[in-house]
Amino acid sequence: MEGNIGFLGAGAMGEALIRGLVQSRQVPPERILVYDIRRERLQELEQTYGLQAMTGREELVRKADIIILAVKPQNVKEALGGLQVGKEKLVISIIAGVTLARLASYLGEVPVVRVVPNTPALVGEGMTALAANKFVRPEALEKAMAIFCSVGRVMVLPEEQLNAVTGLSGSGPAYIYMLIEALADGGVRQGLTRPVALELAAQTVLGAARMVLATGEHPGVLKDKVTSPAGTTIAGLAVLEDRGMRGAIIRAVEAATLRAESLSKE
Ligand SMILES: NC(=O)C1=CN([C@@H]2O[C@H](COP(=O)(O)OP(=O)(O)OC[C@H]3O[C@@H](n4cnc5c(N)ncnc54)[C@H](OP(=O)(O)O)[C@@H]3O)[C@@H](O)[C@H]2O)C=CC1
Ligand SMILES: O=C(O)[C@@H]1CCC=N1
Repeated sequence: MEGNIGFLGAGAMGEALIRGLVQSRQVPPERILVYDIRRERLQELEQTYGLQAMTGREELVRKADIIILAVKPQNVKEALGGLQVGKEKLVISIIAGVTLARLASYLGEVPVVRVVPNTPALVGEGMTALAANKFVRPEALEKAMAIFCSVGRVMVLPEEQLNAVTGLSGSGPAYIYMLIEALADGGVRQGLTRPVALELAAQTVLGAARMVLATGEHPGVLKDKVTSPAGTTIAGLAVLEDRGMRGAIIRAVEAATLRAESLSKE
């Protein structure tokens, strides 16, 4: 990948992308530039990855060809207010809920791609959806896609769908960690040691996800193949139906999507 990639803000998600990019070997660390308001954070990232720490957002914007906005939605105004970004640059925003229109109100008529990544990018298993504004040329969209392809899967979607994506795959890893933790607790409750229970739980989630993606079969069909008549699985599934697992997850995605919508207005 050509050019310098700059991160404005580098917390949990910024670092997941940085680590994923460095590990993918698509971008040498010296071409990753970072500015974060927290000095100690910058030093930590510089030491860990050998990237270049910037003295301020102006230096970052001057030296980077692609600028990834990775501050919290609540910090958008202070991070972008009065910032001059040339039309030859490509801006990529990972800020949840913040629309292309709102970004344009700070940045003007520059190419911006709005992206919803997730933290498994850190291990090359990210899921990213993106939407571009009208100033993004096809080659620039390709570049944005290449960045996120190097850390996982990518899809281009209409911007109106990105809040729902945030509620599903953006926040989704947290739901799944909770599921893994609960599965492991269940195993511990039945007498397994914690490390054994955690490994069983995590590999089971990974295996099930791989089955869905690799076979293309409906998850209901795959579920039926696990479920023997009068067997163990149906005994477990009946409890999950009783306790409303599906409804709880549907409502979780709904609540997170609504929260993404409201973040744009903060
Ligand atoms: N975490 C995730 O899984 C995902 C996050 N996102 C989005 O990514 C963005 C970053 O999230 P996340 O990494 O979790 O958040 P973090 O709070 O971990 O990271 C943001 C970083 O930006 C710093 N910062 C704040 N203001 C400024 C500023 N004006 N200039 C430069 N740096 C600044 C923060 O410092 P300080 O802590 O002092 O404020 C912090 O170090 C958010 O907008 C979020 O919605 C999207 C998808 C998934
Ligand atoms: O919790 C959040 O707001 C961010 C956006 C998606 C995942 N983390």
